[in-house]
Amino acid sequence: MTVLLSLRDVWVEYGERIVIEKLDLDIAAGSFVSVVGPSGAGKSSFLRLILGQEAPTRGTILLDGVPLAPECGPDRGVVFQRYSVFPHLSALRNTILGMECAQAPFAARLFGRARRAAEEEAAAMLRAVGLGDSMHLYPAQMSGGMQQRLAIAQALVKRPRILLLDEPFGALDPGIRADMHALIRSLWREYALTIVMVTHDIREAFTLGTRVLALDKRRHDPHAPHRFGATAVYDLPLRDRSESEPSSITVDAIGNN
Ligand SMILES: Nc1ncnc2c1ncn2[C@@H]1O[C@H](COP(=O)(O)OP(=O)(O)OP(=O)(O)O)[C@@H](O)[C@H]1O
Repeated sequence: MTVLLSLRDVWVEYGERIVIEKLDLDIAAGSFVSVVGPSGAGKSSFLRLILGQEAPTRGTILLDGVPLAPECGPDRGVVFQRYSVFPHLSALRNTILGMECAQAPFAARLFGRARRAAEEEAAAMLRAVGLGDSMHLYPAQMSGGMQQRLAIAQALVKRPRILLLDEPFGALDPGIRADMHALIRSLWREYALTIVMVTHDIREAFTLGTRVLALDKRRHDPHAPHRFGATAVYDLPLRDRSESEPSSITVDAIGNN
């Protein structure tokens, strides 16, 4: 396996409060890692670490063997549960903006040939996420599922190597979620992505992931609940990237919250 991301003895602390402790992990290129755990276990903090929004208080994070840049680079894209698209821009403009910010960080605007190329690429990405007929709609004219498709297009148009998903389908109806699962699996394959997805839905974690990581505290001190942080209490490899269909691993035995 080719290791894309390595976390070595990583800690996140806020003053006396330890949120993540002693996290040692390798994430393989091309894997789809589902991250589960109780509320407050530090799942979003874990994503923020990989995104570069937050630095570990101790330990190191390596991307391709090189310490992670402290700011969020175009190699990492993110989609949150709540729609992160701009309401005053059409789907096409929202998607082009993702590229403008990556390619022209100061002006956030492209001109001439670069702009036409960006428009074509954004349109192709919108078609890839199923919004080919909705490019000129504004977010308020779109359903929740369509807005999440747009958020995915906005993240992917920058061609990230790692896509971070923070409960991306949590606010969607079950039928729409199933469509989004199919979409994300096909994008994962087509764009050779490495995905790290936080979810509260155990079934979703097992359906989509090639690996399921459970973050939780190993130790509790009832008199000082902040004394111990969460770490990887379970790390389950499920299937190889090449295996096309999810295995029927005993999701029912584990339960579905
Ligand atoms: N800036 C901060 N200062 C102090 N504590 C913080 C800060 N950010 C997060 N925390 C604490 O870190 C812990 C982990 O938060 P985080 O949001 O990562 O958990 P989570 O597992 O994603 O939770 P949820 O499933 O409810 O979204 C929480 O107890 C939270 O209060």
